[in-house]
Amino acid sequence: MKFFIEDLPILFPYPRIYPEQYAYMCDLKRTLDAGGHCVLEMPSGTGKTVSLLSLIVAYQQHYPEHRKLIYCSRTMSEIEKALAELKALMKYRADQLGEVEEFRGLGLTSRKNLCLHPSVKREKSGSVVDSRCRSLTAGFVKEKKERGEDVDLCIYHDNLDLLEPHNLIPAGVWTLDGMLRYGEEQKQCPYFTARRMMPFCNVIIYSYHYLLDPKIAERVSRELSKDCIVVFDEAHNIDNVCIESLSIDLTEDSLRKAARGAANLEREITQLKETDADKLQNEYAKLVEGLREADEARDEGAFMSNPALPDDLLKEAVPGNIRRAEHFTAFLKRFIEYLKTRMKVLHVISETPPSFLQHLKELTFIERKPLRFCAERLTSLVRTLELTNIEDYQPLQEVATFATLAATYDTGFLLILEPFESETATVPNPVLHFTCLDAAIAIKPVFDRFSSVIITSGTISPLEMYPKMLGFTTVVQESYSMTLARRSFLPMIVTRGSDQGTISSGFQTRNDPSNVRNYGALLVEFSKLTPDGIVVFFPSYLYMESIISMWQGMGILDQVWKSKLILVETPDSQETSLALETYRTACSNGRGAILLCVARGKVSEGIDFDHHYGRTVLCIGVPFQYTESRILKARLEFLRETYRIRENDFLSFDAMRHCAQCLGRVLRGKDDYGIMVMADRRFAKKKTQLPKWISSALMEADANMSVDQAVATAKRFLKTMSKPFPIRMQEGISTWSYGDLMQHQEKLGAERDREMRMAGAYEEGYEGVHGDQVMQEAQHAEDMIDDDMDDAMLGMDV
Ligand SMILES: Nc1ncnc2c1ncn2[C@@H]1O[C@H](COP(=O)(O)OP(=O)(O)OP(=O)(O)O)[C@@H](O)[C@H]1O
Ligand code: SF4
Repeated sequence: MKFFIEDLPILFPYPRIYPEQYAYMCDLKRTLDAGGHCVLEMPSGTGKTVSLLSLIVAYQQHYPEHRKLIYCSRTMSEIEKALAELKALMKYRADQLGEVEEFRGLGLTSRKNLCLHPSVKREKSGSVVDSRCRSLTAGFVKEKKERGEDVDLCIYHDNLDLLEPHNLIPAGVWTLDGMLRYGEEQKQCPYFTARRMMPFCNVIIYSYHYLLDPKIAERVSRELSKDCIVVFDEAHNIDNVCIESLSIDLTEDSLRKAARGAANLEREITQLKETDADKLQNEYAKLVEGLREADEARDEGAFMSNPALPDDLLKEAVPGNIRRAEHFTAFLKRFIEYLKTRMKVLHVISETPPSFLQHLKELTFIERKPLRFCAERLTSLVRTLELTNIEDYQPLQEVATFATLAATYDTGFLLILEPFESETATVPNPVLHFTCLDAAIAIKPVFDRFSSVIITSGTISPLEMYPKMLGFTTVVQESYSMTLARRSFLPMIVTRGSDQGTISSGFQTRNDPSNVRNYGALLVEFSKLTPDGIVVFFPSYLYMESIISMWQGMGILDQVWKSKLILVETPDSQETSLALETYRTACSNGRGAILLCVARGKVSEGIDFDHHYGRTVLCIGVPFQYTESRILKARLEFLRETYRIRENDFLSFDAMRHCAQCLGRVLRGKDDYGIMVMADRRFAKKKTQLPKWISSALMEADANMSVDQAVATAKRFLKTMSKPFPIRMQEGISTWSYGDLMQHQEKLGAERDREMRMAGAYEEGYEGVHGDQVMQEAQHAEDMIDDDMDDAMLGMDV
């Protein structure tokens, strides 16, 4: 379909468009025109990705600026899906335009996913793949080879150097799979092909971390220009990604490994002194010039990077006491020893970075300034020593990053030392959490640098929470409802059992037998009435385990078993994928199945249960976070004091966004249907926090039901759904043909004209009366005042 939004010609790769897609695209254009940021919530399964891509690609191709699109998503499968949609879109554009546009779209993911080297790709851990890759590709290894030494190189990497640097792969859109195939054919590395081609791409699709984790962003995304359009898709968890990227946990074991790493470094330094002391001397000279200079020699595969050093600091000379390699390792060792002694404390400590630094200085005389340079200084040293077994130095890198962060930020971070794993544990197992409390820190460079950042998801309500938490302003903030020709999903809140006893996963009542039995009855009834698949979400693994064992004792699982197979999500991802596979098979062959899983788990975030794979989703309890966690408590306090977000508001916002994610799993398109049950009395008060597309479909009568009422309503709903519903019934309502769209635009245009005419008439009228009528009115007002005065005077005793 081809249409215009204002002056912009759009090519949309489907013959019909959904009304919400059109509204979404209009708002996107408005944001890009204004050069600002936006938060957009689009119902799940209504083609958000294709709307985004169609509008932005049209924008790129139409306007002379050709702004690059950086599209960030969460998982590899989502990246692959977006690349496939982009490929289909570009094919459609070529068919319509009669020519293939000069266009490049690439995806980037970790080496682990893109490596082709026969032995490296077999490694299971990502950091081992990174490290082994570096040992085969680093500049110094190549130099050794040139000198005739016997070292291994990666042929897939070497072959890239034989190609034109700006044309490593033909133009077009390449899915990750396509890149792997092309790489295998041409014997070239897909990972480095994508990395090196980034400056020449119109669209880059990669994971959030490449922009949000300063350790990676600095390396991968440094050269992206200011006018890039940045999209964070599935952004409902973006604050957590920001926080995780700057938080570090240190344990006794990791400190031991870090100390071993420092000792190894010392040994390497001594060896290098004997064989090639000039290298160390050169490094020293460069560090006097500042880190930026030392940094120039960085190759694209370098493993460590400075977490978040301000630019001006990079130009400064590295402090004298860590400039010499052996001084630096001694410095690191002293710091690690200090951390080890702190770990010996047997009570919980919670302190700010300045207080930590103060204590550190008193005991060890270590100053703040050299600490700030630690991470970068370590990178420089590792490069000088030409180390290849990088994964061995990972714990040391963590300590260095921790040192840099603690010495850089006074606020927004907290150190929490927990000596015991749980309240009841007696054997110490200390963890030092260096926790970031302020999500805005990691994302600030993105907002500062790029003119348009689009935050979007299917569940991002309440919209105003994100600008507040992440510290940015928006030009558009919008939540769209789902246009439907018939009510194809049924949200319900169940607050009571059939015995009228309230149900809740609240801490005090969650294990009451009557509560558990009522939840069990709900599951039994829905397993009987739902065709094919049911997905059940619990607030936590702990609660899921306890309720399952109680159900087992009550004979509830035996009843469920009669209608459906029961499968369970576990923290082990391989077990879970096996359970998922079996679940899908059972749904497809008609046996039907129930998948018991947890909100915030893998299933709730990334797995779609479209059509028969998910006809009912049950949320057993409100998925609140574990509020006794010290880290969470600290973050809540920070949010209250810094952003004026109250604890309860944040907790319930967080619980409801996860609940909405779970509910959205079963509705994956306009031709899909499903039942969404929120089973907890507390949902009745929280319904306003659901995304607009769910809350507007929740009828008042369905917002406070007992189990048997819910069962009756669900049966009625399923009966309606079983009636045939020809696609043409949706036309003009939930899908628009070109004609419908034109009608809509005309109507909008007419409305706008009328508004403008009215505004014009008002202005004209205002101009017209200005001369005499306004003067008359002013005169009249003055007269009134005079009259009042006269009246007042009259009333006075003169
Ligand atoms: N106008 C349309 N007509 C027909 N199919 C469409 C249309 N728009 C999108 N689709 C298809 O609907 C499916 C759902 O789209 P998509 O997965 O992009 O939705 P989404 O809103 O991004 O979902 P999510 O909740 O995963 O973000 C896709 O297969 C897409 O190709
Ligand atoms: S260069 Fe590419 S193919 Fe070679 S080891 Fe590294 S990631 Fe693997």
